[in-house]
Amino acid sequence: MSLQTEFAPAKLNLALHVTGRRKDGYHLLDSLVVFAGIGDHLRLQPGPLSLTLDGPFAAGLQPDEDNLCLRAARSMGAEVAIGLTKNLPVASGIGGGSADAAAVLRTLTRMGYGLPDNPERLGADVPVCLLSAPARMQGVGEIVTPLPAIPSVPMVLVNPGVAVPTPQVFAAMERRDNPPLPTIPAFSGLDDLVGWLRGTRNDLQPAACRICPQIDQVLRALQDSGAALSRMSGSGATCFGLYDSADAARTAADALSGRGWWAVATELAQPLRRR
Ligand SMILES: C[C@](O)(CO)[C@H](O)COP(=O)(O)OP(=O)(O)OC[C@H]1O[C@@H](n2ccc(N)nc2=O)[C@H](O)[C@@H]1O
Ligand SMILES: Nc1ncnc2c1ncn2[C@@H]1O[C@H](COP(=O)(O)OP(=O)(O)OP(=O)(O)O)[C@@H](O)[C@H]1O
Repeated sequence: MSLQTEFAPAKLNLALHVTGRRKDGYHLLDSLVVFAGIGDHLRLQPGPLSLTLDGPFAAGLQPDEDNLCLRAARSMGAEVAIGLTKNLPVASGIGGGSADAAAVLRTLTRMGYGLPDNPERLGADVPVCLLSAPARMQGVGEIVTPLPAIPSVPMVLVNPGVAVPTPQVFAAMERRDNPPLPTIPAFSGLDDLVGWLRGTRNDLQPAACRICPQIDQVLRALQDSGAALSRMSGSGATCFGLYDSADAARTAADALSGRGWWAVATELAQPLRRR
């Protein structure tokens, strides 16, 4: 089979409630997850298992055996040469590693390797990233319920350039028994989406802000740039802002890049497509 390409879109937790903790220490989550128009790019072709990296954030990763792309391929017993263009900042709350692993698994299924068993073992976000479409994520990440399409809302992603380790953020939480998400309706546009989101939270945000005070600065800057809503994704440090026009999002991203942060204008809930 010839070269296969796959897009690994950034994952965004528009809302993330932490509702409990299992005996093994993993936390119970209730999250509205969507995907962005920006992401990593994967190339796979038959050959001895290998990984080559390029792209703006390649330097933050080693092509070693722990890389989630290689772990995903090994979990399927696949012999493939993988090329990864790393466009997403590493350890930044937008699921980069999980998105890459899921993209490898999707491609291997297309190449005839069958369906993966227990993909959550590779990472809590891998099941939802396999879908890469709007979903409610529950359990520790293994329960994924697809949702109706969400209108494509202009969005800016901002990362202050500080890697925030996910376990440290969970450990720094003050409350682990928060209420679940309210019922998720079908959204018709920015206004009703933002209205619903205002009744929700990212329960990891206060802990992440204590560990990485730059997150507060990013959230304030997004709000000042005209975002209808700004919030942190996952365990941080990447934050998103939602805007009423693509022009407003582009202007905000330009201004925020000027502060030395990674800032990109994109859009929310694009259907998964290869590019
Ligand atoms: C916070 C989220 O980004 C929300 O989407 C994800 O749940 C994290 O997903 P991930 O990065 O794929 O996480 P994993 O690599 O599976 O786990 C990293 C660490 O986060 C903590 N962790 C993760 C998921 C979960 N439900 N409870 C946890 O307590 C554990 O300490 C775990 O060792
Ligand atoms: N292909 C990969 N891309 C990114 N990180 C990877 C990859 N493979 C292994 N890792 C490791 O996984 C860890 C988490 O990286 P990742 O970018 O997935 O975090 P994250 O964006 O915080 O994820 P999440 O939103 O799922 O918590 C990093 O410490 C990184 O070294």
